[in-house]
Order: sequence, then C-alpha cells, then structure tokens
Amino acid sequence: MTPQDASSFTESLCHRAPVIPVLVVDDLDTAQPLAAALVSGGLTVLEVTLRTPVALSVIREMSQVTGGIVGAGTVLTPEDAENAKAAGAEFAVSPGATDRLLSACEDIGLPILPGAATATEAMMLLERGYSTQKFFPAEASGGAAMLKALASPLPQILFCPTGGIGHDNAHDYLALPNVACVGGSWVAPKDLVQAGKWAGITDLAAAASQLR
Ligand SMILES: O=C[C@H](O)COP(=O)(O)O
Ligand SMILES: CC(=O)C(=O)O
Repeated sequence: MTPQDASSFTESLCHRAPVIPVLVVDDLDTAQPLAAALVSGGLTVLEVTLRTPVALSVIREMSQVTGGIVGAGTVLTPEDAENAKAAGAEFAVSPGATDRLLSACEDIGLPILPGAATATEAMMLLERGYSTQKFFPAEASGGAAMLKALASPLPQILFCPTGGIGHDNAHDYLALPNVACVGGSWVAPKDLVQAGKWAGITDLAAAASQLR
C-alpha cells in the first residue's frame, strides 16, 4: 500500500465522524458492549490502543460489531503492525513515526495514521506521501493555535489532533481548515465502562458526533 493510499483511507475515516474514540480496554468482556455503545451514538471509527494485554483480543471482538471500523492505536513497531492486522485491525495509529514502522505498514497493506508534533516531522511525513497525520500530543504541543499556524505553510496536510482534547475544546480544533476530526478518550470514561453504563457512553458519543 502506498503512503498516498493510506492517507486517502485515513482521511475518509476522519470524515465519517468528528471524533475517533481512543480506547484503553482492560476487560475483554467490555469490548463488544463498549463498541456497540459508541457506534450507536454515531462514532463508528474506533481506535483500540495496544496498551493492555487484551488489546489484540479486544480488536477481534470489536470487529464483530456491525457498523464499526476498528483500528489499532499505539502501534510502535513492525511487530505491533503485523499483530494488529492479524487481529483484524483495519488501520493503525501511532503517536509518532519511524521509517521501520511506516515501511512495515506499507508492506503489509495496513493504512497508518502516523503522528507528528512539529513542522519538521509533518514535512518528513508529507515528503514520504502521508498527507493525513495525527497531531500528538495536541494540547501539550501548542494546541489549536499550533495547528492554525501550521495551516499557512502546510495547507496540504490534514490532521487528526489527539491528546488533551475533550468535549469543551474539541470545537477549537474542528473549526480549523486543516483538521478533519479529533481523537480522544473522553467518550469512554473508565468509570462508565467499569460500571457497564453503556447508555451513558452512547450519550457521550452522540454529543461528540454532533460537534462538527
Ligand atoms: O495517549 C493519549 C491518547 O491519545 C488520548 O488522549 P486523551 O486521553 O488526552 O484524550
Ligand atoms: C497516542 C495515541 O493515541 C496512540 O497511542 O496511538
């Protein structure tokens, strides 16, 4: 898969809903109801971070939920990319980018949304063909003001900012011409997940899906 094809695919994901839930799932039993709750609230693109021992199984379980598109986050190495793809992930997200990781994703045909936090990192990814990028960690790296500043010299890059974004500041990002969607964990708070309060998560997702 070419970087251009990967970017077209990740751009299309970003246009499906204004928010991509970034999920850290500890309990496999919560995978399907959590995915179903988010999808029924209108958030159909789900990023399952590879930060828990059950993450790959969670990807397998969530992939069974009708209407969702499930990808892997925190994909750091070629092995992570291979495992994610084998588990059924349809895309990968990384907080940054390395040549080894990008090459692996290109070789195995797993579209990746690679991370950048500076103009140089964004330019290096663009030079390789990645015009859709994650901006991470968004708030700590200058937030919406930083992305607004990048839009002038680099209007051809579309970003999915993630990190420190919630319902109250998401609009600041979504109003920018170089932001396609945002990522965030606020739509799946741990207390609601642990308590199985799926209707509450659907409500958060529904509010998030109205943000644009
Ligand atoms: O590592 C953090 C994830 O990208 C999500 O960030 P968040 O919890 O600030 O939304
Ligand atoms: C930072 C993030 O969202 C990731 O781990 O991919």
